[in-house]
Amino acid sequence: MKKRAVIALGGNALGNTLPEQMIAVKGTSKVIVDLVEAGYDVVVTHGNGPQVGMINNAMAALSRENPKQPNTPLSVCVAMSQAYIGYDLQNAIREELLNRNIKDLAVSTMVTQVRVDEEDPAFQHPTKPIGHFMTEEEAKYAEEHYDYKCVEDSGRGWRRVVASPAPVEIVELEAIKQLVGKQLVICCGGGGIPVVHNGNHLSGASAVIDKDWTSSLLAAEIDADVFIILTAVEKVAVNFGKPDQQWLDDITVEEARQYAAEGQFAAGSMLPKVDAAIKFAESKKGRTAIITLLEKAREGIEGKTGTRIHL
Ligand SMILES: Nc1ncnc2c1ncn2[C@@H]1O[C@H](COP(=O)(O)OP(=O)(O)O)[C@@H](O)[C@H]1O
Ligand SMILES: NC(=O)OP(=O)(O)O
Repeated sequence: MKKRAVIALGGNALGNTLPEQMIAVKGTSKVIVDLVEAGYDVVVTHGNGPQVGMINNAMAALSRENPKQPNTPLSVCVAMSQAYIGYDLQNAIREELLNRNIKDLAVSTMVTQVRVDEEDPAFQHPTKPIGHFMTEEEAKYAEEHYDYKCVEDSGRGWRRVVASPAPVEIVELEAIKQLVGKQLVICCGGGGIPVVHNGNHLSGASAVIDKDWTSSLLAAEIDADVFIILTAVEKVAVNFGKPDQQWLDDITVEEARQYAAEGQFAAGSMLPKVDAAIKFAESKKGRTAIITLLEKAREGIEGKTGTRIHL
């Protein structure tokens, strides 16, 4: 049986704007097809922070201009972001497969709902940055006029934050399982469309789920061998950005937990990745999580670089 890899794509795999995304996915698709050539059944997940913010702003502006057009719920904006990002990725991966003469692998995007707990305290404490970066002045204006909550994001500027509850269940899991191994599946985009039970109906929740958390859950549920989080750094570091910074190559779940408890990983960026990696790695012996640079995915899976986390 072929090995199975779940690849979670970070912001640098997609860019921040429509033109940037169109260019970025070309490079990203090369990385993905490299893993197909390395012999893996590949499942792709991705973030949506910049995209869901852009869509939500556009829809809000539309309803401000036309009061007959009610505002679009954030859950619907997540659904729109899955389709838009899936479209660009499908197109670029298909092209890359054909360029390498791989003609028997179909690519599809699964619109994915993810159930969250409506009592999750995260609904009362928005933490997930979405949309574009703002100056402090712009952020204050948005808070006053659009009822946004904004925070300063790791020295990079101000961003709107929304609730980010934990994923409980991937609603389309069975459908995804039926496709894995037969197709290259893109799913759980933007952490999934957040939904809560309403009888047999699933109602959208106003939130954006962390894609690394949902990807970890997916990787465990589909019995992946490897979970790769692709981001903008080649390895995870302790004392990150300090003179005594030290890159981590191979660490156990226990060591990763210890570093996290010491506060080595920034909340909102590296901490959710390490937590998601731990959760996957500890779910079964033999499962490895890797955090590395987008461009180094193949070397990462071959054990040549990246930070590897295992039991
Ligand atoms: N301890 C750490 N080791 C490595 N990178 C870290 C660490 N703490 C924070 N970071 C930052 O986290 C970033 C990755 O988080 P983020 O930009 O949110 O990811 P993505 O958009 O790729 O999902 C890295 O590019 C790096 O700047
Ligand atoms: N949904 C999500 O985690 O998106 P980002 O990775 O872009 O923050």
